[in-house]
Amino acid sequence: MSRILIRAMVLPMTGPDVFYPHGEICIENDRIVAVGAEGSVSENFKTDRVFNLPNDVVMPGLINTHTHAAMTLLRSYADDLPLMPWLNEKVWPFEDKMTEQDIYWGTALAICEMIRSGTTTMLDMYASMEKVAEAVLQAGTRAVLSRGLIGNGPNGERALQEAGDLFHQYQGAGGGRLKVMFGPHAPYTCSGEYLQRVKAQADSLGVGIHIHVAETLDEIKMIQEQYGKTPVEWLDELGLFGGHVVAAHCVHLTAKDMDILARNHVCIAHNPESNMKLNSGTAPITELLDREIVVGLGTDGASSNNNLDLFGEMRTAAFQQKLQVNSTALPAYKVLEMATVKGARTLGLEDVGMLAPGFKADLITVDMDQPHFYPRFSIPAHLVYVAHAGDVRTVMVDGKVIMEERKILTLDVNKVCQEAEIRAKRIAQELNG
Ligand SMILES: CSC[C@H]1O[C@@H](n2cnc3c(O)ncnc32)[C@H](O)[C@@H]1O
Ligand SMILES: [Zn+2]
Repeated sequence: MSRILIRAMVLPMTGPDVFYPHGEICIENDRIVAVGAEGSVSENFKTDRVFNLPNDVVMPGLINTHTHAAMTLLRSYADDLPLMPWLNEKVWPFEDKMTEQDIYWGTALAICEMIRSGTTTMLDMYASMEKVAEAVLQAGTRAVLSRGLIGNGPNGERALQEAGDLFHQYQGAGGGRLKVMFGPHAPYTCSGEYLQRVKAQADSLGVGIHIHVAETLDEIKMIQEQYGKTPVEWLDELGLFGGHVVAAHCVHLTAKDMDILARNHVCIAHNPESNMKLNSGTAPITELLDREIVVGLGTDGASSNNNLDLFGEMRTAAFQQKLQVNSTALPAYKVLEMATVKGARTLGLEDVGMLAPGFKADLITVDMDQPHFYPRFSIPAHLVYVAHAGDVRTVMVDGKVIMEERKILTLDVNKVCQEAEIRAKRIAQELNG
């Protein structure tokens, strides 16, 4: 039995008006048992450990709703290209050379970066997902794992088999820290027939679908030429949306598309930095939110971003909508919701994303005793418009401290960086001499 008390400023993300400038959180094993003003809930709480952090904000751990973790090995390898040439000419040839061990170390590197920037949960899509699972289990973080499925190639059948194997081996593993979804890559890399088989298998296992949708104008053109519809209309006609679906990107949507997404309760993973860097476009986030569509925040892979820092992503998400719509669009608290409570809903996780009794103790503390956080007019505004990865002091997942005073306790960061460097350079050498 572990009993931890944290005294800090508490931003529980249970509502825009809830904030405890002097607050406390009681944690028993993996769950939060009480949250309130200091002294109001801890009176009879026997503790093993107390964190006294009066100048830190404690908030839910951030949730990255769309990434390809092992793509850290491609960071700053393939820049300044639009999506299709980037994938075809640079990314896919590199990925063809990646071994299972490369994927393990690339993922471990991603998780180190995520922990150091306050991310406790990710939704990942890649190959060799059992290696991703291994890294997540060692790191002590939480993840939803989706085997990426490219149906229009030689490996479509084997990948679908692996998606099922992944479910049987890892659904609920790590005391529930791992969950599984199916990851058909995109409507332009999977036929309609293949997508329907993926959906049938996902349904038979009771898991959701994670897919790239309407990311670029090239995609819109390809799908229009092939099927005479938008990608969203096409996926709807195939029946892909009748269950839990995370649609990544959704940049180019018609009003009809947005209505289809709303009617089917499709959740969106918004990746503003990747969308900017690949010149994909600006997703209509305010219009999606007006339709009460659940939108989470993602970084995409480190090759199209080029980091996995959700603090930076929150700032970009807000500024991009303000530039595109007007300055009142996407205020700070709404962005924080996307990175926490709405992120959890996007992933179908019911007990993370908020600091409330009964929820998992997945939380971070942010050191606010630094020049860039004074004066303290608005904590949500500081977290979205000012904070950066380096401000995160503590990370806890499932009630276990995995980073303390910025030291990751579960992975050997130096070893991970060295392995990633050697492996990425080996692949680049094989490809380019
Ligand atoms: C089959 S595993 C996943 C696959 O997706 C590729 N990928 C990374 N970023 C994007 C993106 O923004 N759009 C489409 N596909 C992307 C990744 O390189 C893997 O091959
Ligand atoms: Zn992606």
